[in-house]
Amino acid sequence: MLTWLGSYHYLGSTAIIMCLLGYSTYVLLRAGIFAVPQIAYFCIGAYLSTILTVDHEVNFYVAIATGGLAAAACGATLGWLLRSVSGIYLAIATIAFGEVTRVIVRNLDVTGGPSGILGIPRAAQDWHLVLTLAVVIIACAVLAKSRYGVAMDALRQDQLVAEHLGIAARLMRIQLFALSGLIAGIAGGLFAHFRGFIIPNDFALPVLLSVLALVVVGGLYGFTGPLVGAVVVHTLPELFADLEEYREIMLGAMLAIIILFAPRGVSGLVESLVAEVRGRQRRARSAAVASAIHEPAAAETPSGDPRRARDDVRVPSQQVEPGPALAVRDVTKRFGGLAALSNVSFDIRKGEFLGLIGPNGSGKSTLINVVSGALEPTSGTLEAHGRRLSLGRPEKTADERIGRTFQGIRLFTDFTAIENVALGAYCRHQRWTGSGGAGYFAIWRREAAEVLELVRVPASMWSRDVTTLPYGIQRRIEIARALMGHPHLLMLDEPTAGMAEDETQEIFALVSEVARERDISVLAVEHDVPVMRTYCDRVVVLNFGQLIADGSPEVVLRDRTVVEAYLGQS
Ligand SMILES: Nc1ncnc2c1ncn2[C@@H]1O[C@H](COP(=O)(O)OP(=O)(O)OP(=O)(O)O)[C@@H](O)[C@H]1O
Repeated sequence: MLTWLGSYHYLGSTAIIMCLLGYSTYVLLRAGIFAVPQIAYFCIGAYLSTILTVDHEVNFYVAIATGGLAAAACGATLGWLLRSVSGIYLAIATIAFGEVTRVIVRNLDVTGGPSGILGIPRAAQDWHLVLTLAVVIIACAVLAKSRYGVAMDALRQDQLVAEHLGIAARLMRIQLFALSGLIAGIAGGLFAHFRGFIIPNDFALPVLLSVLALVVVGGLYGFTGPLVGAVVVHTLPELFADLEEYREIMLGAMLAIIILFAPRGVSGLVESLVAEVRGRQRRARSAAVASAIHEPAAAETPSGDPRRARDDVRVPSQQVEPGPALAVRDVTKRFGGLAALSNVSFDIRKGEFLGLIGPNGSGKSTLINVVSGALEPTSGTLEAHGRRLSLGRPEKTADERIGRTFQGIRLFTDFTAIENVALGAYCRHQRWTGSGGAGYFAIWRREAAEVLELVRVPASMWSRDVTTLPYGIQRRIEIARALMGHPHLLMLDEPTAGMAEDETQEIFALVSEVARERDISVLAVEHDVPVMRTYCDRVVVLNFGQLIADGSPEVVLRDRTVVEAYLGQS
């Protein structure tokens, strides 16, 4: 009986340690960072805390915290060093880091070489493990609902768009590497002081594979994933303990089935079933929000204060100063030997609707990308209302209230229509977490609904998966998302590409009306000449990266050079 209890106790404790390592992996994967340095952090936490308690008689809690913080510092450094590495290269680099760490501890005297360290005081009690896991799970749950968690989801889906909404991807990456290090480092310390000995092989590749299996089985992106994964991976095989020799086969089969039939893991599968059941309720709620936006705002804001959501805005960037909405000065952008833009200079006045035209490949999208920070110009400067714009930093451009849409539709496919729009307010929102636990989307739902109404997206579509919505509606949602950032300048890169003529007219009429009402300057790339004539105050023309005309639509569209370059002789 005692042996039986002892083996289950050991199994449970191991499952908790593995679960902690699962959460260390989850915080990176949720943000789309495919890095696996957890075993190295685990190793650093285990050895450092052990050396502190065994060799220096440091207090157990201090040693565990020091191990965790050292692993976090190591994580932040690694995140910074690997800031421009992604995908498979990032995975390989971090696996290599884990192996190098193991080889180092195997060859040092202070770590006991290949035989490791024995006789570690078994100071880690069951309640230490359970409490640590509970704290990590609660922290991950809070994070998932918060502005930060929403930013992680956005980064995973489309880093470029996320950055254009004000999400500082590079900084977040370093923070998440550090958080991952902290969790795994503490897990390492607890492991060493629970088991009583450690050897270098405790930190070898098979352990990492077990952690990854746990995360894949549980679900990659839900905060319950590692917990569910630990329960499934560590307890299910025990139910078939009599079939000991088939255990590994069963585990492999379970992994294969989950990857094939539930790529988002068990928790993802449960979530989608629940979402399916709730589908009707959500649609009904959308309709309720649609009617509620005509009622006094106090009824919906979390605090009851109608201005509360809008009070969360960042102030400095909001103050509109004199000067043009955008001043482009001698901007050149080279791709190797090709000059996509050559010394382009022009202004956009406050409240002006500026059309940007030119033949295919003339540099229109490059110009918008340079202004938004997606591309860094080779030379030249940009100013908005007299302030220099940071070059090649889209998150800073978003802070300056310059919104944009993209040539191809780029909506976040894991978010509903209203959530996509609510994310547009990211650059205006300062809070670390949601208001009163309500979460980011709850704060911005009302305003997102208003903007969706403004761009005439039917309420029945607000809570739908964006990929199932008609093309024209997706375009409107992109415009709504840009409007949520309260832009001073809105840049639209072919916003009506592929749309019928009447819908094109409708979109431009709408943008023009909203821009006038909200005093927004607009820079729009469009190929439809009658539309440009109707809605633009001014038109600039690019040809082979050079500005060849700038003036009123009537004058520019009759200009001989423009006619020859863009409209054709006839
Ligand atoms: N990332 C890149 N790397 C190399 N060349 C590029 C890159 N982006 C654009 N170019 C080149 O720069 C030139 C301008 O491209 P750009 O997309 O800005 O033109 P455009 O006027 O927007 O064209 P279209 O109307 O077809 O969208 C083209 O010759 C294009 O091939």
